[in-house]
Amino acid sequence: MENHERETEQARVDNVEKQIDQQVAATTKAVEDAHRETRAVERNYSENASINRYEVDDIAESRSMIEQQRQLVSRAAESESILKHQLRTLKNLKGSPYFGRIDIQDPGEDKSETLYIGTSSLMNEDKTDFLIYDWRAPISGVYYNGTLGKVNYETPAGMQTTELKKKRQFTIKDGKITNMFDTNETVGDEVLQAALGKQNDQYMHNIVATIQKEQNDIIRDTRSDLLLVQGVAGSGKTSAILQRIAYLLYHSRTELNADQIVLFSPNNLFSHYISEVLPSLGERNMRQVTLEGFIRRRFEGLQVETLFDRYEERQKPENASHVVADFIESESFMTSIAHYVEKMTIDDLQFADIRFNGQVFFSADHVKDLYKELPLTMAPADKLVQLKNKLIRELQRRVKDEAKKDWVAKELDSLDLQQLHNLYGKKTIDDFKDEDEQYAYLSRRLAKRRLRVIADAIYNNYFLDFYNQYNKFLHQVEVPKTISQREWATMILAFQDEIEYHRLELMHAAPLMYLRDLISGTGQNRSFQYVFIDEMQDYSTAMLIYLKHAFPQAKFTVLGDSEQALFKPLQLPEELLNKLSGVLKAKRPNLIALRRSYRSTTEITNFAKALLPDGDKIISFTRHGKKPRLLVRYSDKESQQSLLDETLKLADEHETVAILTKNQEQAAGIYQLLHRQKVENIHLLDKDASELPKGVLILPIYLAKGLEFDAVLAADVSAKNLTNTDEVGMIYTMASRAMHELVLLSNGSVSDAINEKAGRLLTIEYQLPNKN
Ligand SMILES: Nc1ncnc2c1ncn2[C@@H]1O[C@H](COP(=O)(O)OP(=O)(O)OP(=O)(O)O)[C@@H](O)[C@H]1O
Repeated sequence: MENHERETEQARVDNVEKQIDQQVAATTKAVEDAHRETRAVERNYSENASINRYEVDDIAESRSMIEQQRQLVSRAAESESILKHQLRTLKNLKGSPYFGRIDIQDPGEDKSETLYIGTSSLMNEDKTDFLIYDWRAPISGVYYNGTLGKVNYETPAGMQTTELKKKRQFTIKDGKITNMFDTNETVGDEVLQAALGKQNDQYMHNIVATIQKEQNDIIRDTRSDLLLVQGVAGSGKTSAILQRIAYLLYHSRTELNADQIVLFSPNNLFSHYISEVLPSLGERNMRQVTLEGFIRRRFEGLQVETLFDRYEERQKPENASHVVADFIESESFMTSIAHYVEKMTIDDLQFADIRFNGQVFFSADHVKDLYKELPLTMAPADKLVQLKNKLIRELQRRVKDEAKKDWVAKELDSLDLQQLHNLYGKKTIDDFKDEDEQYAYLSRRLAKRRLRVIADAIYNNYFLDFYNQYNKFLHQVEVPKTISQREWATMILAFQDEIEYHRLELMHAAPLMYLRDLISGTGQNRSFQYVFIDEMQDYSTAMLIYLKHAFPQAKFTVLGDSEQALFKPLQLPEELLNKLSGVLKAKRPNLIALRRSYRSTTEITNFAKALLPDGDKIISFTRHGKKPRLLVRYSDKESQQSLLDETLKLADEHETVAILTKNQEQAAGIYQLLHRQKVENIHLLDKDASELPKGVLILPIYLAKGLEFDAVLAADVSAKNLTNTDEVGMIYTMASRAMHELVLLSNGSVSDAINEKAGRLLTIEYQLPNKN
């Protein structure tokens, strides 16, 4: 490109940078002024509010004044927060204000127009011209989607056509153009290469400067109520959905806020890893929850098996068969639950005693009798509301009786002065006629306080025994022929046993929550508009059905890579879409497949794809690096020595090195080994870890899902270690976490999962045991 073009572009960058500086200065001042203003109205408000409370007689008038003041405070706070947001956006632009330029000519116009695209829009000072267009603006779609010539783009007013005459890409660092060229592609590989060649960071970066065409389709899809993204490892699924959230927030500013979006992420480490992407785009983070956290909140007091526990359990040979679990997690099982609840009569309902101080307070039979008094025709959920009302009224009546009991008298005697003072509430001693009246008052108040637990129990439906109800259901559900009666009975016994110990196997979680919600008419949250599920291959069908039930108004975006399914058979994307459309009741489903893998070097991706029977469909991105190495050792000692040597070597060259193992126990063993050898900066991560430090991280593969590291050392890919049938998925997932370098270690003969084709893509080094 001609030099003067570059100079012209640099001059423009300089000008925009100057504008940003000016606007930063002006906005900083405005923020300070606004802050002062907020403080002043707040002060005024609190003074007025307190004066009015004590001195002004005309309460109505004082209330309306306070209300006015309160509104002033909230308006002032809001303007301050808008200004702060503007300031953050301006600061984000500083140094690298834009990354793209398009020249377009609309039909009927005789001159083309030049637009620059960046992470947010910027206007000139007098607000007459856009210096930068936000990457999410309708016209910016042309930059990502269009090749030169006639192009269409969507606007709120419908499809528009224009002619794309030029597309130019920039890399701008610290206000200087370091790279710039014209291209006809979506985004030139050169810029992408530079972005991908960097060392790994503790946080994921936004990819707006280099979004690829298929990723753009995911980001800008506003029509589908179910968007299924099936993408190979490292294809940018996670990146695409985060930019999608930013896009949705921008386009539905008035109807959608970040609190109405929830992302189910695979683990806490992942939540931390992605937490900076939205803020870097000037947006607030959506809500994030792990499946474990979601379930935990719904089963208080019960320890529910986690996905991680389950991975570990399933590695044991005695747990090789999953037919029972597969049935319990199937669509038909959930349908049976719905039918069961529909047909349920009062005699089927399992009531439970509500106890207080070790004694029955409301007996199950009594609750059942109250329930029976309700009209037969009333809907079950309404009946429950009525029943609760009855119980609460009865509770209120019984407070008086309880107040006369010994336990109240005893407790009253033991209260200290402060506690007694609290118990008086607004009253003082002077308010009582005599001591008896005072005592009766305090007893009632105390009894009422203590009996609040009963009110909570009523509110939380503790008078229904859902575990017993589910148990009953298990006894009468029709079981497929592939499961023997004995197997089924063993499972039921195991369920009962676990409940005794306040534990629950993960497979029962979705059916139980569903059963409970359907009977009690609770558990649904209608305020969520979007649900995103990452690593969907880890979710059972039953769980997805439950999530649809729990978020009935939400549109679903579901991401997965069936190749990375640990412990699950592969499924064709189209089959999956069909199945999911039914399960999630989708009317406008859409499937987008991502086949290009960006994360790893060509050498690593080529190896990883060779592991898979249908790996040919994966396209590796051209970014070269070292050939992956396989080190085969035939003794524990040699193997441990190599682990140590390789760790030190990798740690020397890279900022983050992950040693990936099959399970937590192995990770802990390796940590001990390296620790004894005084290797510095090593971190053992478990399922409670929530931060990703730099250095050498040792973790089981299921915790590394969704993450990436500069270098990966797979600790043991021997046949002896990987005995399960799904070892291909495991090695594939391990390999595809590595960005720049991959080393596989095998203690003994190598697992068959590394087939001949994959083997040819490795540098293999054998070392026979040292006889000395
Ligand atoms: N268009 C892009 N521009 C720049 N970097 C990209 C792009 N797409 C993906 N990447 C990078 O590739 C890596 C993998 O992306 P991401 O983690 O989103 O993939 P994924 O499909 O979710 O992977 P996995 O399923 O293996 O966890 C990340 O470092 C991401 O920043």
